[in-house]
Amino acid sequence: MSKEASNGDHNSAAKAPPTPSPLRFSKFFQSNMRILITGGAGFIGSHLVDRLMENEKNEVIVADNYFTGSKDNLKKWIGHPRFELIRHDVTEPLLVEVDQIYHLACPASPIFYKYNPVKTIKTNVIGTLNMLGLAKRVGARILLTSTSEVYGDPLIHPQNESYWGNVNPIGVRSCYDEGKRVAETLMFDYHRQHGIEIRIARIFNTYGPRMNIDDGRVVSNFIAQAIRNEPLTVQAPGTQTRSFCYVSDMVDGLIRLMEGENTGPINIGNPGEFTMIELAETVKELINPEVKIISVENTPDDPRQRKPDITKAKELLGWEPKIKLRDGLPLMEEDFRQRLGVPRKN
Ligand SMILES: NC(=O)c1ccc[n+]([C@@H]2O[C@H](COP(=O)([O-])OP(=O)(O)OC[C@H]3O[C@@H](n4cnc5c(N)ncnc54)[C@H](O)[C@@H]3O)[C@@H](O)[C@H]2O)c1
Ligand SMILES: O=c1ccn([C@@H]2O[C@H](COP(=O)(O)OP(=O)(O)O[C@H]3OC[C@@H](O)[C@H](O)[C@H]3O)[C@@H](O)[C@H]2O)c(=O)[nH]1
Repeated sequence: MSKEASNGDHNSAAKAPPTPSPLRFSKFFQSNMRILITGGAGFIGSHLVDRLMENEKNEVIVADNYFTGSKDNLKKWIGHPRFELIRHDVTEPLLVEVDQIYHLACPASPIFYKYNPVKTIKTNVIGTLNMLGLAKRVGARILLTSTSEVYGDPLIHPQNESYWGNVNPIGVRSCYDEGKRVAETLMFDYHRQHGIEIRIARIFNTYGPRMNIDDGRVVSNFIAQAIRNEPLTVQAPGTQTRSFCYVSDMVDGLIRLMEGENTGPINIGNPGEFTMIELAETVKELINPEVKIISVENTPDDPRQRKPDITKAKELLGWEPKIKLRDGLPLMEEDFRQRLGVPRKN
């Protein structure tokens, strides 16, 4: 039987997980951990690759369709004997022999996930089914990167994992938030029905170097705008809040969750909460005191507040974020300046 504990009132696995590869128990081979990262060419995925490749026992395989990701994010690993990059869409089955699966593949920025909503749902539902099927066949442990968006426009604050959320099932964001909710359901059904070892992270807004410059999310928008001396576009009313986690903290949390004994879901995010006006003012102060801040129209169903309760992450994973927003923003500025070719004026 799996020793893993579920989180809260979920039923633990009734069945033992499928048998892992004999290689894991071989006395004669270096029993490397083979790790698949779907969406590994994206923002969080490529930082996760960097961290996992630091361990010489890990072999890393990335499967990505490059919709929002890029080979450029992985260029330092291409050609490395422990690294493999596959152009693959997770809506199609994938046959690889692996011990762990970090399943990240899914566009994360609202402008990209709304661009082709049917494809976003297919990625979340069929993509997750395919990865669970793979986990079942090879006996791999699988981690899903779910999202704070499963809480929708939350009616409790801060959000803890036992909150079921307030999601519009027919809105323009539903392809993503309902898609992730179904993905979580599939994870738990495979766990209960087939004994698959699962892990679910509910990620809150994450930022850092390598975000697409035209990604459309708020931190990357404000930093690019400040560097280009364009007005910072605060979407009305500007009093809506978010909590921003630096990417190295996020990767640390994801690895702890994968290596630990709890299925989750577990919130991983930074509880520091800011209104979008406060974020714009902080970016202005740190990056370009001359820049203007303007109010622009918002999009439908924008959640009004968001802040993680990370009690479970602290207790069960021994994890909490280390990097404050004021320290993380300049690290991201450096990367954006280099890519935009705009050095800082002294
Ligand atoms: N960054 C955040 O604030 C945040 C918050 C909550 C959850 N998440 C989740 O974390 C994961 C990574 O997010 P990110 O910020 O790195 O986004 P990202 O857009 O940079 O990365 C997503 C990656 O998935 C790939 N992809 C998309 N659809 C695919 C498909 N059908 N098949 C194969 N690959 C596909 C993209 O090309 C990209 O490389 C996503 O699952 C996202 O939902 C992110
Ligand atoms: O230029 C901008 C962009 C965005 N915003 C505002 O900033 C806030 C955050 O918007 P973002 O697009 O960065 O991200 P959201 O919080 O809406 O969604 C994100 O949250 C959780 C993840 O799963 C996803 O990565 C993403 O969907 C929203 O209130 C939005 O209205 C601006 O004020 N100006």
